[in-house]
Amino acid sequence: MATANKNLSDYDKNAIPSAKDFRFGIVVSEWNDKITEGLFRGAEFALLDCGAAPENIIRWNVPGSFELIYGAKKMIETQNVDCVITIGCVIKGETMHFEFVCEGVTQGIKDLNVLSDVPTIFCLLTDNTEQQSIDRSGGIHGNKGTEAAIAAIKMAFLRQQANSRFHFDTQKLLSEHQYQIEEGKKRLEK
Ligand SMILES: Nc1c(NC[C@H](O)[C@H](O)[C@H](O)CO)[nH]c(=O)[nH]c1=O
Ligand SMILES: CC(=O)[C@@H](O)COP(=O)(O)O
Repeated sequence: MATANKNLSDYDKNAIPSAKDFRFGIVVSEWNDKITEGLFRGAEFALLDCGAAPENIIRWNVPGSFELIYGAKKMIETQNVDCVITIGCVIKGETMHFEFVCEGVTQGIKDLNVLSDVPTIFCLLTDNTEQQSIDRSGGIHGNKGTEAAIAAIKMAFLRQQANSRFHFDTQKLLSEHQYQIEEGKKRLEK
């Protein structure tokens, strides 16, 4: 079992960019709220520990994990965030609903990452028992919310670097193109 080999709360601040310049959205499912509150606390603590400003952490609640998709989409559209963390806990019941919710949320969050420029972090517990959820939201295996917060900082930084390099390259290309135009004008004037 992979989680048994890596405590979800372990991180090295020296290997993580500062979060001080980033703005984070966190969308939290109210289903299994004892678990999702624990995940949120783990995420919030890690973001603050890595330098995020409290005012740069925007939290919205949604009814269940399936609504994380729409909540994250609207968070991206309206809150000028650098990264979104979606927090939910799906626990197997008697029917196939578990599989459909888990798959639906997985595909929806994946789609947001494909279609949007803002990364969305997948902090969804998909457990067979409540004890497995307890163990992963601040229990013996650590806190998946902490893991998600570290991923959010790293992805916000990656996005910033990628977009700034793109911006730099674009500006560089435009200035070179402008130089060629000017040189061509000079040749025409001779
Ligand atoms: N059973 C769980 C759910 N089910 C609710 C759905 O997520 C959704 O809110 C509903 O189908 C209405 O669209 N949600 C969880 O987050 N966790 C569960 O264990
Ligand atoms: C994931 C769910 O929706 C599930 O917990 C609901 O329970 P059941 O399958 O017994 O209806």
